[in-house]
Order: sequence, then structure tokens, then C-alpha cells
Amino acid sequence: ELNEFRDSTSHNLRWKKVSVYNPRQKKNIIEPTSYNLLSGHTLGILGPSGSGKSTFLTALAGILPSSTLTSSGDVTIYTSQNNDQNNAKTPPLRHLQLADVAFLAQDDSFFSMLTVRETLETEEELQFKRNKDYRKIAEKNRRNVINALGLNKLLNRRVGDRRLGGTTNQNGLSGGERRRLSVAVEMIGDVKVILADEPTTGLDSSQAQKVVHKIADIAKTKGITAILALHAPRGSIYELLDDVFLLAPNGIPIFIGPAASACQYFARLGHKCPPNSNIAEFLIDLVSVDTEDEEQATTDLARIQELAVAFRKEEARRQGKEEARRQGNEKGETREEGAEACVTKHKHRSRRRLSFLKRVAVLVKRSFRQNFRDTAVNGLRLGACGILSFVFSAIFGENLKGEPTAKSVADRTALLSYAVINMAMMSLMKTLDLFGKEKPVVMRERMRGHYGGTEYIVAKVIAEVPLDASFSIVFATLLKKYTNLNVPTTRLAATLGMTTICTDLLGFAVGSVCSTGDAALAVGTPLMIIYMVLGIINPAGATKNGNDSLPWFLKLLKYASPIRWAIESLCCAEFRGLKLSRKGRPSMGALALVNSGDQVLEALGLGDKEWISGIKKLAKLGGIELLISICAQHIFATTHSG
Ligand SMILES: Nc1ncnc2c1ncn2[C@@H]1O[C@H](COP(=O)(O)OP(=O)(O)OP(=O)(O)O)[C@@H](O)[C@H]1O
Repeated sequence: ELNEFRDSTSHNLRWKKVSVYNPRQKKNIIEPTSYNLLSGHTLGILGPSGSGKSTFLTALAGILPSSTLTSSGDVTIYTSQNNDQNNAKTPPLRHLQLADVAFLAQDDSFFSMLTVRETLETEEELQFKRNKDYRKIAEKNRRNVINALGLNKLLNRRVGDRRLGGTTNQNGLSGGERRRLSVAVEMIGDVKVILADEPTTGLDSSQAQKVVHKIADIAKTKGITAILALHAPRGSIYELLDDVFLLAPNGIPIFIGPAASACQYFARLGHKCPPNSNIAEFLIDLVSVDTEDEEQATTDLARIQELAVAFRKEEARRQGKEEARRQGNEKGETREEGAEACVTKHKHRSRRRLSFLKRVAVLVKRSFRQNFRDTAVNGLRLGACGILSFVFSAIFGENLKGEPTAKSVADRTALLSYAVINMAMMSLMKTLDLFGKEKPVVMRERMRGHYGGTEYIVAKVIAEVPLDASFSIVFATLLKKYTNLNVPTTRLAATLGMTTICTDLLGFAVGSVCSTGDAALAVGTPLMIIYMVLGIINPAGATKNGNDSLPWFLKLLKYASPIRWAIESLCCAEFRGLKLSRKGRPSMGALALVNSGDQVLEALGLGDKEWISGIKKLAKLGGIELLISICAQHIFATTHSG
């Protein structure tokens, strides 16, 4: 099966003096290193926790969080081909681009409701044009990837959400299967390098070995390179590595070279690897510092210092040799110069091959599947609508029975306010939760240039907003059925629907601005509470100028509160033209003198408002939130990717 993967091109990876600097701490996080990793080789980065393995990988891929760290050095792909036809097209040496990289992050993130097949198809659809030729290549590539990673039997299984665990995830994928799917998703494109950050995390030893074996196999058969950051690999995993890069704390390089020669190298420096031991463990022990024992820590630091000096000498010797070889080899020199010229000339290749509308269509399809298939959550939301409408009617419904009275005004206002708050809270929480879950997948896809923030938000609006709004319609219908509210069902449903749309869009805006789902929840919840406090109508009466004492930023928040406009709108629909019986009229307060709904609206400071004016405000607010979401997606895309 893997034979189909084989192509005539070999892609070597070369990095020159790659280092990472932390400008805030004014120090290197990774000291400069250079290496030439040959096509088909798998290199393992070993080192204790915090030594900089992940940072080095992200620096190679070119996806360091630029706001906090800077990298320098050159990362290039050196292509050697046996096929003359291809030779004319591809420059022999060029900068590594993100499109060349399959980057496997520590977490496996997917859309949980999609099957393995759909997950791979979506990746393929986002990468390849839908014309016949592209589809043929894409399908062949997908088949090869599926075979190579042993995913054939899992194609129709839903990916599932690991965080749910236990019973809910019974049909979902196991940790090892998710890792293999991650590799498959990354391999769908025409990648030249596999970078994997702790690909064995969370796996048992046999699954861990299988995953590394698959990656090393793919690298060999595809003629590409693989670099794996490994925390504490077993001996059997070490045996799969062709090359090793050993990092000491503070990103100090200690060894880089063939895995088979590591023991010999350290033996020469007086550190013999004990026979029959795990070489990886021995190497990591060599560069680990015992933080609990001060005396031992001093010994460890001295050893690391000595090994670092030896590495620098070895590196200088190797570079001198290479320089001499280059100078002595006339043919080699000409080739290298030509190649360097290619590095500077080569332009970034765009991976966006689909039109805007097609990209949106693919994303809408995925979002639909994710939202509609989540029957457990949708069922719970429907149930919540039913239960809440029943509870609300039990609490407030009594005073609404029979002909409308002045006594019922407070209950009517409170009932409408809670209905708005309920729908707003439900949709905001759901949107922020989903946004957080999707974020890693979306960031990865956007980093690879599959689509931009606009397509993502537009697709979410098309796929999610109608479903959320339909829950509002159900809630409005039930509420109207159980209570004796005056507002027509259509107006109640439309207002609650608009509130849901507006809070969905608010969720998109908050989710786009915040870097993680947790941060979005931490910002979104208090923001909604402020909107609630500022938006709620005091049934004891309000003055038109009640706003005047508020500071400007609270006035702004009051204006931006969807809850305010929805409640005002519903109050207008409820009270406008309503005749109030004199029975049970309150003896005090602003409502004591009212005879009609119009007088109530006057007392509430809504005398000149209509139902439609609140709806128009909600629509305007939704438009602004949509714009903020799209802008935030573009502005924060790079900072959040790190
Ligand atoms: N964005 C960042 N800004 C500043 N410092 C960072 C950033 N990312 C990582 N570091 C620092 O770089 C160092 C190396 O971190 P890194 O995560 O690369 O180590 P690691 O070897 O991969 O660790 P582990 O094995 O635990 O995953 C740490 O000291 C860390 O605090």
C-alpha cells in the first residue's frame, strides 16, 4: 500500500543557525544550531521538560508566537530528483513554507460529530479544487494516507469528544486512533516535512510505538523528513529514530547527529551508556538537573556546561569540514550558489485553491453536521425550553390569568425580562463553548491558509444561527401557551429569535477576540451580566433621563445591551393599547395610577417606543457584532495561533 506513496523526489531539510530569542527576558530560549536532515530520516528531539523542544519545532515551522518570541536562522528544503520533468519545475533549494509542513500539535482537536471519513474529506475539500484532475490526485492521496495509517476500519466512526470521556465517548476514537487521524489530516496535502510535538503523549507504550513507527514509515516511503519532540521515549521508539537532537535546559544543544552514533560520542567524552539500558533515558539523564539536591545540581550544571562546550567544538569542526568540502569541490560550489539564489527568489505559494463561496460551502456543511448531529445537546436545549416555560408560567402566570390588571404589570415585565435573559444566556454559553472547542482546529486550518476569518464567521452564521433561533421560537410558543401574555406569539418569537441571533453574534465577537475558549467564557459571562443589569427594566417605573448619571462607558454598554432592546421591544408589544382593569391596582409607586398599557409604557420611560424600534436596534447591534467578529478574526489570527 505504501508503495503508492513513493515518489521520485527526495526532500532534505536543512536548518542553519536557527535560534529563538525572548526579547522580554533578553536571552536565547534556543541556542543556534544547524543540521542537514536527509530525506526519509526521522529525527527525535530529546530533552527534559522545558528544555525547548516544542519551541524549536514551532520555530522550524515558522509559527512561533511573534508577540513574545523571535526566531532567526534559515530553514530550507533541499530537493533532489530523479525525474527530469519535475526537475524543471521545482527549485532545488527553497525556504520551508507552512504549506510544506505537517505540524502535529500536542492536542488532537477535531469536530467531534464528524466521522473519520468526513474529517479527512473536509481537509481534502479545503485543499483541493473541485475539478476532475485535482479530485483524482486528492482521492488517491487520501486512500494512501488511510491505508498507511491503518484507518480503514474506522472510516465511519464518529471522532467523538475525548473530554466527555466515559459513556458518551464509547463510540468515539481512542487516544491512539485520534493521533493517527491527526497524522492523516496533516498528511492529506503535499507536505515535505512532518513536525510532531510529543506525538506519543497520552498513549500506552504499544500505541506510542505504532504512531512513531507510522510516521517514520511515511517519511521513508514519501521521501520526506520527520522531526518528533519526544519527552521520555522507550528504547523501542529510540530504535526507530535515524537522528537525534539532544537539548539541555535553556535550549542548549548537546548533541545532534545520527542516533546510532550518540552513545559512541558521549563515551568519547567520558559518559558511557550502560549496556542494555534505554539510550533515550541515558541521554536525557545526562542533561537533567536535580533541582532538589543542591550539590547534585551543581554537578549536573557543570556536566551540562562541559558537554555544551564539547558540542560547540564539534559543531565548529563539522562546519569547518563542510566549508572545506565546499571550497574544494568546484561542482558543489556552483550548485550551492545557484541554490542560494533560488532561496531568495522563491515566492510564497498560496494554498487557497477554492473560491470564497466554495470555502464557505465546505465550512457550512461541516458546521451543520457538528450542530445538527449533536442530538444530546439539542435534546437538552429543547427540554430546557419546555421546562423553563413551564417554570416561568408557574411563578408569574397566576397574576396574568383573566382580564389584564394593573397588578399584573410587574409580573408581565418580569416574565418578559426573564424570557429574554434565558434565551440570551443559553445561546451565549453554547456559542462560546463551541467556539472554544473549534478554536484549535480552526487556527490550524487558517495557519495553513485553507480559509480566512470572514469565511469562518459567515459559515458559522449560516449554519448555527437559524438552529439557535428555532429554539427561541419553540420557547416563545410554549411560553405564550402556558401564560396569558398579551404579546402576539409571532412578535414574542421574533423578538426572542432576534435576541438569540444577537447573542450568538456577541459570542462570535467575544470568541474571536479571546485567545482560548476559557478566556472567552471568562469575558463573556460578566459581560452578559453587565448587559443584564443595564438592560433590565425596573417594573417600579423609570425616568427618561435615568441614564444621565451613568458614566460614558456604562452608557455605551447600555446601548450595546441586546437584553435592553429585546425587553423594551417586548414591553411595547405587550402593553401598547392594552386596557388594564382597576382590580388589584398597586397602592404605591409609578404603577399605582395606571389605567392602560400606554400609561405603563410612559411610566417605564418607553412612551415613544414601538416594538419595531427595539427589533431594528437588535438588527443594528447584530450587524456591528458581526463586523467586530470578522475584524477580530483577522486582527487576532496571528497572535492566537501561537
Ligand atoms: N510564548 C512563549 N513566550 C515566552 N517563553 C516561552 C514561550 N513558549 C515557551 N516559552 C519558554 O520556553 C522554554 C521552553 O519551553 P518548551 O515548551 O519549548 O519546552 P519543552 O521542552 O517542549 O517542554 P515539555 O517537554 O514540557 O513540553 C520554557 O522555559 C518556556 O517557559
